Amino acid sequence: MTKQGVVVPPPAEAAVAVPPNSAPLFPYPPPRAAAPGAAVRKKCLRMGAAAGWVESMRASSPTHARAAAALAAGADEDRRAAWMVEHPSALSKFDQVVAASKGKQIVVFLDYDGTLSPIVDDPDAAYMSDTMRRAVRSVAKHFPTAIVSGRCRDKVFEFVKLAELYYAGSHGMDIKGPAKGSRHTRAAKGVLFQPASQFLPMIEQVHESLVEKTKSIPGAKVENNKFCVSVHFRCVDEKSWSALADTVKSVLKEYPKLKLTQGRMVFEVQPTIKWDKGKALEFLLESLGFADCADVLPVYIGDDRTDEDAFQVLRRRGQGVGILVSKHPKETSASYSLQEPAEVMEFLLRLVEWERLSKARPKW
Ligand SMILES: O=P(O)(O)OC[C@H]1O[C@H](O[C@H]2O[C@H](CO)[C@@H](O)[C@H](O)[C@H]2O)[C@H](O)[C@@H](O)[C@@H]1O
Repeated sequence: MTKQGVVVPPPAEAAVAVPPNSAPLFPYPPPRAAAPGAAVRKKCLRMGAAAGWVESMRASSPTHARAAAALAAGADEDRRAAWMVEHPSALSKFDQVVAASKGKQIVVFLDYDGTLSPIVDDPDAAYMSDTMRRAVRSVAKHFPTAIVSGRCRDKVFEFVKLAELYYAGSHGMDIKGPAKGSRHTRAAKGVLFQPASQFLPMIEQVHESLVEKTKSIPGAKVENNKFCVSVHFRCVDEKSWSALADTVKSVLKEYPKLKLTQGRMVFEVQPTIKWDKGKALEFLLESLGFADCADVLPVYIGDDRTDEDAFQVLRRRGQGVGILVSKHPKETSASYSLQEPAEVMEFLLRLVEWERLSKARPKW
């Protein structure tokens, strides 16, 4: 097997649009693979599955009163302990994680917001620290590394500023290889894949319409992510959430080829193509020369619902390590957890150190 990547054609179904209106508005929770022994997680999510869309907006708010009440009652502690048994810390189980990589090439996939940078009120100010940047740079020296983000690719590059990485922006719908070339691959230059390019004019239109229609709702912020649009409600008063959701839904009625999902206090408007972060992960593995290979270990770290598509791909392939970044129990297909970006950085640095030492170790 070669690690010298050759850009491969996308999987056949990549650009196939699903029938208009086939995706319900506010599909919450999003469809996911049932993870084994998920009784605790099912319990955690039962409320979300049964609730309406405003309830699902509340559920994405960490300060929601119900969470505080549950914590006060100690219920949260028990739930967290049970959840940690199923999703142990990737730091405390570091040896187990790297043992899985024996004889395999590790490929690292990193979400941006909430994974490399802390969540902040202003999406334009979600900077990553210089120490995190140094950690990611070190990782990329040792392993092929990709950023997989809901943001538009240019914007996430402006934050990360590392030319040696792969970038998959717009939830994986805009993939580009390292600008400079990489020691891990020759598939280095130019845009590799944009499966939703025909949606660009529609996204422009819906962006304009959402900006116009939501401007009377204080705190609402609409972000153009090139192949998708984010409508943020983090700074919107809870009393206006219902009005905001109604507004977004009514705009989307005019666009049956777009679907609406929900992230961390944000609505995500995306084309209804069969493409997501999981497909992007598979595409990147193929591009790097690891299609249908047993000797690769993808490590995917992310915090958001959209990252679940990638975790599910890893579960389906029976290959790789999915790590959810979360302080709280959440329904997830990831195997391990880390609490916050600071722990992500610690994990990345340990990975680099482990690789450095294992190269230095005599092979006998
Ligand atoms: O896939 P990601 O890299 O995690 O991107 C998902 C969305 O992240 C950003 O929004 C989130 O982070 C903001 C800054 O911390 C926060 O204010 C917001 O509430 C979060 O939802 C980004 O602004 C979106 O465009 C991305 O889709």
